[in-house]
Amino acid sequence: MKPPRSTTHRLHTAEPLRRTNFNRIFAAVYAAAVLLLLFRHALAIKSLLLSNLAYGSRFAVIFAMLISDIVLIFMWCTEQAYRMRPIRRKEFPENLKEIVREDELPALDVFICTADPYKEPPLDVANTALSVLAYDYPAEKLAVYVSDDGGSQLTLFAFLEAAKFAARWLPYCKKNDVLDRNPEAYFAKLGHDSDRISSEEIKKLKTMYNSMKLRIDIALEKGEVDEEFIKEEREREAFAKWTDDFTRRNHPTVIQIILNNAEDKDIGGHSMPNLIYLSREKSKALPHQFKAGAQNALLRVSATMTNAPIILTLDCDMYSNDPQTPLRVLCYFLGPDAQSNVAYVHCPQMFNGINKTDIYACENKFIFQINPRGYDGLLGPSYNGSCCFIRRRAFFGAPSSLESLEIPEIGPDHIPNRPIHSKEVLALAHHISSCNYENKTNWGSKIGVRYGSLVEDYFTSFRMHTQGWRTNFCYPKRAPFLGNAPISLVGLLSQCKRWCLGLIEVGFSKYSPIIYGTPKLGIVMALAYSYLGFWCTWSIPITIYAFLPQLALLNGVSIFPKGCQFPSVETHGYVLGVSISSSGGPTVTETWFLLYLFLVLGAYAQEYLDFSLEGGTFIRWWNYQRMWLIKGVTCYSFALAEYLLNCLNISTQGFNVTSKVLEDEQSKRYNKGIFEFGVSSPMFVSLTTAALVNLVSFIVGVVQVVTDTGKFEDLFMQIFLSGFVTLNAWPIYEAMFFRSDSGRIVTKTTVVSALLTLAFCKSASLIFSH
Ligand SMILES: O=c1ccn([C@@H]2O[C@H](COP(=O)(O)OP(=O)(O)O[C@H]3O[C@H](CO)[C@@H](O)[C@H](O)[C@H]3O)[C@@H](O)[C@H]2O)c(=O)[nH]1
Ligand SMILES: [Mn+2]
Repeated sequence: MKPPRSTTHRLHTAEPLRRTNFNRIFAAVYAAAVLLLLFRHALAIKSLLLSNLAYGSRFAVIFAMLISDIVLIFMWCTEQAYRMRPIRRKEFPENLKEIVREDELPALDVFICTADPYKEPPLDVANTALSVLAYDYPAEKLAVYVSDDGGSQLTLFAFLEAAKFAARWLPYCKKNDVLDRNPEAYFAKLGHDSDRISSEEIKKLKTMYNSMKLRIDIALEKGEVDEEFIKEEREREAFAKWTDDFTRRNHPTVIQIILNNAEDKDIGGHSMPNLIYLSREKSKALPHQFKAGAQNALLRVSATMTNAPIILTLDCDMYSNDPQTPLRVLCYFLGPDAQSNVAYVHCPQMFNGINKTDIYACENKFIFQINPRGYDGLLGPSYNGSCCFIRRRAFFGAPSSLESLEIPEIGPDHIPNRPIHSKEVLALAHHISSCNYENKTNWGSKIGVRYGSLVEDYFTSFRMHTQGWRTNFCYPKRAPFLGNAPISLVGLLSQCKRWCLGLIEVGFSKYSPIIYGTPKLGIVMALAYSYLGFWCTWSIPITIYAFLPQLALLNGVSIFPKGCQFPSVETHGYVLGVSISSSGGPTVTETWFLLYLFLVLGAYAQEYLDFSLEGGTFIRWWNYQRMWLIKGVTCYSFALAEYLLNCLNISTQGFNVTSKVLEDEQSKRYNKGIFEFGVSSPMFVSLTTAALVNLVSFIVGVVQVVTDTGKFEDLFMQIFLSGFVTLNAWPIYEAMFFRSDSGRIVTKTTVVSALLTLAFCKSASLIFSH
């Protein structure tokens, strides 16, 4: 007898990670240690109050250390949310065909955003589109929409070229079951495989690809599209929109149907998916809400044309690495186990082009790979803006209540029944992408991608979760998408600063994850959202720990419990630096030392465990923790400061698009694992100052204990700390003093930070002498 269909044809499963129980027990033990730490702080405050020094430097030190430990404890609590119920899901796309016929598959709209042809090379954007146009998915159900916030004819030109190439590329990929459907990635992998390169078909394709690349490059260099490249009348009409007064900040809407499924065929006579270019209207006088605004325009325009129930959002710096991904993801949207309240299925953002040791930790393993598993066992991962398959309906209100819309044709239930290039459709599409269309509507507040934060993705998913939506994480063996991470230090830090600023905007808004989130999501999920929301507060403990103990050390002031005794001192029974007192147990100060040891090693070790179980190497983890320290004194701090200035209306930051281009020399250095500074940035000043203060205090500390061995025990932890930072900061000293290439730290930065270091040391000696 045949077993019931639903059990044999499971489309997905979920199982808890094996380390869950360990995580929970460890969290309990660690929590006890945290309480002890607070007790120690209480004791310190008590003894201070009993003494008469309440307002001296000791007060400042005790207070600062208390604040930093409170923030550390808070961040530790939020992080535990990811460790309480991590799960691993599995999909069985091979079972899908047992459940739905191909003609029953839902339509899929893909949104690709780009914003600047000089930071986001049009060829790469076009390759992103090619990689998804070539999905193993029925062409009549697939539409790719490109939003160009750069309003650039160069980008449009690249797409027109890509569409021509697609007519060959798509059938080639499908016939040969190609996995890498981004042509650039495909040809790069082909490399020097002489057998395959000599195949006539590949030769032809490659020549065609190269000549397309050349034309796009020529246009990019000239800054405009040459007449000779414009072959068809409708292309000429499109480019005619770039009149003299057309600028990226001020221009009318441009919509170009580049491929029309109903008409365009590939060289094998099969129809091709739709490909539509949109550059929404811009006016200098009106806010355009950056990527969030672009996505909302895409939501409306696509609704009038294809209105697919599932939308894939992709940044132009990511591309499909697996043509089967849509089918895999549908395992969550279709079949007997599908839940109608799943808003989206998120795939991890993964990157290529990262150097072997990932010196800048730009892989962001915790954010994109590890933490989402933790979220997934709760209500589901937060949205990272790209590589995400979203149910269109989720943009239009809670699962059970649909928000009303100003025009029914843009709602999720509307069935488009006119040809996409019909006059009516195009007229409506132009109307709804005008820059004041959203005035007095619910777009950005209750509908669509939400406005009000520089991290529209995080904010939008938070709002969706609080409305009752759930989300899933889909992380198969083969990366579904690959992309570029910023691989220049300043680029990475600026990106991180933008994220932090956006996150803290939500953290302290009326939608704060803790206050607004807890009643709606439960405390654990609210904590998970808070980790990111308050991400930049890491800066408080990191900055304090990067300066205060070191400045105290310079003055021979001890601020931590006693540590090891100096080895030359004659005592017996030292185990791991802990002296055994005559009664046999550790003494009180040494117990506190053990507590610190446990707290620090415990946190580091658990983090390393999570990292390595997700496939990370030791050296990558080392670099990750280094970047955490670096970010602490740079982007986290600057974001927090900027947020405070914003609150006082002093400064406002926009969405600075990260550059995806790198000079040759820079690339070479990056691939060798050499840090890239080169430009001057205020963030580099704080970074180099921290590095110098630690170096100086480490040297002075060592000199102090060598000359007076009795001090070793008192100052051990501070010497260890500054030594640890000095070790981490090695590439910074190199870039300041030993390098002559153009990626070194500019002299101005070195001089300023040396002066600042001097000033800090001088003021510290004044303060600590009181
Ligand atoms: O005014 C703008 C600015 C940006 N973008 C696009 O937004 C995407 C992300 O920009 P990028 O400079 O690459 O920023 P990242 O920091 O790398 O982006 C991360 O962070 C963003 C904000 O949280 C998310 O939207 C992204 O999906 C996520 O990858 C790119 O495709 C841009 O073209 C626009 O369309 N319009
Ligand atoms: Mn990006």
